[in-house]
Amino acid sequence: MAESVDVVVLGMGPGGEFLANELATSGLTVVGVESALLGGECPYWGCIPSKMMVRAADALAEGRRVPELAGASTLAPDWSPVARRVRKEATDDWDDSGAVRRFRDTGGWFVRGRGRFGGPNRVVVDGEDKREFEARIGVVIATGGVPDIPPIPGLDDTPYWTNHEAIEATTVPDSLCVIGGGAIGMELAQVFARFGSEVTVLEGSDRPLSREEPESSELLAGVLRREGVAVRTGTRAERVSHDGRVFAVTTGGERLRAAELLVSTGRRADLGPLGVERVGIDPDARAVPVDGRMRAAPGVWAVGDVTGKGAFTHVAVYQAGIAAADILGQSPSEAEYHAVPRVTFTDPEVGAVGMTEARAREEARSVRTATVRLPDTARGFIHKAGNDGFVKLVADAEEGVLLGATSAGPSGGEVLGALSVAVHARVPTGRLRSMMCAFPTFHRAVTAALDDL
Ligand SMILES: Cc1cc2nc3c(=O)[nH]c(=O)nc-3n(C[C@H](O)[C@H](O)[C@H](O)COP(=O)(O)OP(=O)(O)OC[C@H]3O[C@@H](n4cnc5c(N)ncnc54)[C@H](O)[C@@H]3O)c2cc1C
Ligand SMILES: NC(=O)c1ccc[n+]([C@@H]2O[C@H](COP(=O)([O-])OP(=O)(O)OC[C@H]3O[C@@H](n4cnc5c(N)ncnc54)[C@H](O)[C@@H]3O)[C@@H](O)[C@H]2O)c1
Repeated sequence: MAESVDVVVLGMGPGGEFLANELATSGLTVVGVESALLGGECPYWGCIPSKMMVRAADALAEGRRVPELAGASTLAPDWSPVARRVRKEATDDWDDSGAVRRFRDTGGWFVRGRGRFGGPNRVVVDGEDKREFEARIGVVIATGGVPDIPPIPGLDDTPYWTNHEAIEATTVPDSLCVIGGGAIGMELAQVFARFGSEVTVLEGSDRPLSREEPESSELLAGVLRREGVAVRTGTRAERVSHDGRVFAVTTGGERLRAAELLVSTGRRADLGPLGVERVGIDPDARAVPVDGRMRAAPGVWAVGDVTGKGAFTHVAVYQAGIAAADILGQSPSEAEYHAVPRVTFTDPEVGAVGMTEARAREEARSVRTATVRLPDTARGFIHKAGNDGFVKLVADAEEGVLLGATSAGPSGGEVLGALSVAVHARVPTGRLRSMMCAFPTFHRAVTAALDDL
């Protein structure tokens, strides 16, 4: 017998959790269904623990910069405080009871198990007990994604790492091979290398961070190589094996050996097990198509990574806010994606917002760009060690607005804030040029780039 509720949320990652909390707080009867941990990837195996690792690795890098700036330094890198912090402060040893309690305190019903559509407005949960819900208002798909593992011969028979095992690592491997030089691969490659691992990155395309500006790829590949990471581009693993102790990765006739192998080749939605065909959604689609209010089908909304609009926590939470307002009948503004910000938290951080130059040119806009290198600015000169970076602006010359921007460098993600405002609000570049930027800050490079435009 189906239990009657207002809304069922499938998947309680950042998108589902935010949405379910909003609805429950507003007085709706909401069921949050989660097969793993309430909170999803971000707090347990993603953003938060990985950025704690980055923070620790950056502290080591700053220590190594002391001789160039402030005398001598002796470092003894130790992973145990990092592993401890990931357990104690980030994940509570992968225990979500606090998050479950907070959700229940809002009046939400939490059900642990794997949910699927039993039909329109109907959800079946396979958990400890099988439960069935009839949703009076509708169902929200917020199931995120799964690692998109390439079909490399031999790989499935090995104990390779995804982000889960990398985040759970209690020791630093002597050597690490990373397949995929995207955000996960580049952040974690630098982290483990700074803690002493011998790291090789195999990136299939001709540059790492291939969705960002080529200048960002070049900068990051250069910095990582300088730090001793072997960044190989246009390189794919042809075969992988594991002899019980080490991995062997065959690429271009060569056999690389590594103590651990991290596969970070992207993530994809996994719609098949959700029974979405029962509500008219293609189970083989790469993402759930949504309109501006996150509606995917009558009585069905989708938010977060599963929508394919940018696999970032801030996108998931932004969409969840819109879907919640729509479900509550508040007529929200439609979602906009012209100014999606993203930051790869390497050192230098690579922040970007809106379109890349290539994307803008594809749209046949009258594109003008300007780039300023941080070492050529006053703040970069002062900063000296670790000052790699640049600001790049992509403008529509006819409309006189910025279409996109990149801010790479120390605190590149923070400098991005001003550029995000400019792209989001379509601030005229003439007006931006009349803005004062404090001297000597990194964000003053924006003024110099605007002058160049
Ligand atoms: C290593 C790493 C670092 C990252 N760093 C950042 C960062 O710095 N900044 C940033 O913005 N983003 C970052 N991300 C991306 C971010 O984690 C995701 O964009 C975000 O978690 C997406 O939220 P979501 O709610 O869409 O999905 P998820 O967080 O994936 O949550 C979906 C939940 O649904 C559950 N689920 C799936 N199917 C079912 C089912 N059938 N029934 C019940 N439950 C189900 C899953 O168990 C999961 O808990 C990072 C990701 C990784 C892997
Ligand atoms: N700082 C952040 O915001 C952050 C950090 C980590 C992850 N994330 C999110 O998580 C998602 C997943 O991260 P990711 O790094 O796994 O994916 P990604 O899509 O960012 O990068 C995957 C990389 O793997 C490469 N690749 C694919 N198949 C390959 C193969 N067979 N051999 C070699 N290279 C191959 C791709 O060319 C690409 O460069 C990202 O889309 C990102 O949005 C965000």
